[in-house]
Amino acid sequence: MSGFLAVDGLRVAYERDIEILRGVDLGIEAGGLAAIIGPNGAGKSTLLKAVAGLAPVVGGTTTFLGARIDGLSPPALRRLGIAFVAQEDSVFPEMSVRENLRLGGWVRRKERAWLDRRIEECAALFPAIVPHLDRRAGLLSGGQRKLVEVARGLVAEPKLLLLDEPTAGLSPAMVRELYRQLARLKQAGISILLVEQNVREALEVADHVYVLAMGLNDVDGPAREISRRLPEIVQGWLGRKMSGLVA
Ligand SMILES: Nc1ncnc2c1ncn2[C@@H]1O[C@H](COP(=O)(O)OP(=O)(O)OP(=O)(O)O)[C@@H](O)[C@H]1O
Repeated sequence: MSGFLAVDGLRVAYERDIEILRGVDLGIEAGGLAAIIGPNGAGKSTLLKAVAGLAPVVGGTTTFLGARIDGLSPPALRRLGIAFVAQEDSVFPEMSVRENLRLGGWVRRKERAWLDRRIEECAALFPAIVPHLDRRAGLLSGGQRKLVEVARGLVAEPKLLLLDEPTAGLSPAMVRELYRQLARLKQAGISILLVEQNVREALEVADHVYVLAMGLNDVDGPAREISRRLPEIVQGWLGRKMSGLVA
């Protein structure tokens, strides 16, 4: 497995004796972009949350840059350079967009001049939010708020960005804007692990794709290969659904 991020045999249970992830493996190289796809309820969000320190891990190991990180708190993970953008709307509506972005740089809050500059830089990645920097975030559309959340995740200069269904609810134009930026971030050396329902878009931007089903690895491989095999893979999900194995 990779020396950058390696997940081995990960098991998660929200309730005793009910394992949602039942031994999942995943690796991502420095500067890589990996996508996790799979049917509803497969455990995709749970996998991302577990890496972000937000799900109850009951087994397996996760290493980041060679050190064990399973069991670390979300703030400790942020300090190591792991940013997580949740699927749920997490913008503070009463605060301005700028203040929301400032929260993303909390770990470096004492470097005021740097942080002011960094906020402008991250906002500039998403031109749709620049005119709104000093408006209340609650006044923005759902799509604009999602871009604010991604920008906020980038403020502290993470090494690894975890994105949970970032395109859910976005207009086609915003999906394109987001994916254009993800491709640029990848070129700039940021590693990205994302969960996507928007399978076609994910396959275009990812270099490696993990397919999860029922809390286990189904298949994984280079995006081009998964793209070619997609009809057969989806057929497999449908087959399991028909036989009552998938929710
Ligand atoms: N906090 C929680 N407590 C208990 N069960 C949970 C919790 N979060 C998720 N689950 C359950 O874990 C399973 C996997 O959920 P998860 O959200 O990880 O799947 P997913 O593959 O991301 O699905 P979707 O594509 O529908 O978002 C589901 O059966 C879900 O009901």
